[in-house]
Amino acid sequence: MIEVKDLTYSYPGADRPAIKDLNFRIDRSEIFGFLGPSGAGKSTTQKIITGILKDYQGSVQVNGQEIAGIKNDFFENIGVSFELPNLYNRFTARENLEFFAGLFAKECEPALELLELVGLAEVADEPVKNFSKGMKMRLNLCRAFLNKPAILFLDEPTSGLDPMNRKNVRKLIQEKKDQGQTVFITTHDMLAADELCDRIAFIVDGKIAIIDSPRELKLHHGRKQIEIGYKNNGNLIESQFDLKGLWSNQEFIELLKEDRIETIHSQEASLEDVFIRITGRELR
Ligand SMILES: Nc1ncnc2c1ncn2[C@@H]1O[C@H](COP(=O)(O)OP(=O)(O)OP(=O)(O)O)[C@@H](O)[C@H]1O
Repeated sequence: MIEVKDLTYSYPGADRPAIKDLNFRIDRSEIFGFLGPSGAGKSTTQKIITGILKDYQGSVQVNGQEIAGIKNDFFENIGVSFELPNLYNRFTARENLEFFAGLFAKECEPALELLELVGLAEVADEPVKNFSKGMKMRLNLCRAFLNKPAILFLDEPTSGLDPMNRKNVRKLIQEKKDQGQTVFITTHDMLAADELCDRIAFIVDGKIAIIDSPRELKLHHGRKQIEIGYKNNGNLIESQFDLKGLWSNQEFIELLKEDRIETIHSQEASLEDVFIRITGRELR
């Protein structure tokens, strides 16, 4: 669906490329995440794949078509939400969506139905200038969904949202995948990347460090241990045991038999741990 080969891009006048020799592919109905700290090159990559930045080196093909040669109909089938909402402040939420819907040749989703999905139906007729950052982000997401696109490009879709809306947005993105849409997400929200993405690319300083599923990343780079909590003479003790050979670990078996264990947690790494381990860098 999306095939990127040896992609390099330098902003005019920059002394080094913003992204260098990127290689990855994204399959149909896949949620693919670009996870990296600020300035890593996430937005630049997204802008190239969506046809905004040209003059790149290498190859970027969407459905077999090189992005440098795209025609206007390409934009009929993609939905893009930028990190900084691009909306008309004097228009209401509904007017914004109706205005953007008018730019497409195809039939779009009804504005009010989209606003309902993101919890903005009640403020559909309020001017956007009165909206908080989180409300603008949610309206921006509606804009990306508007033309029922085959591919969604979402830049930091959960940024600035409270936990409830963050959860709802994750659910909406998952639903889009279930309906067959392909989703390219750039984020430094690890929970969103972990929960949503089928595969994740770690990107630092314009280069991809690794691409794999969140599960594989955590399993291969985490500790294969469990941590148990149990009471001993009224005191809470926390102990770690290796998963390997756990079935024959006498100390663990005794605790099980005595029915003293209160909590058991597996100790796989978080994506943040894995990111730091692989790239030597923090995500923020
Ligand atoms: N318009 C521009 N002109 C010149 N350099 C730019 C421009 N936009 C981005 N850059 C530089 O390109 C590099 C990659 O930036 P990019 O915005 O792609 O990173 P990012 O990973 O999306 O960061 P963030 O998470 O902060 O959005 C950075 O060094 C940045 O300073």
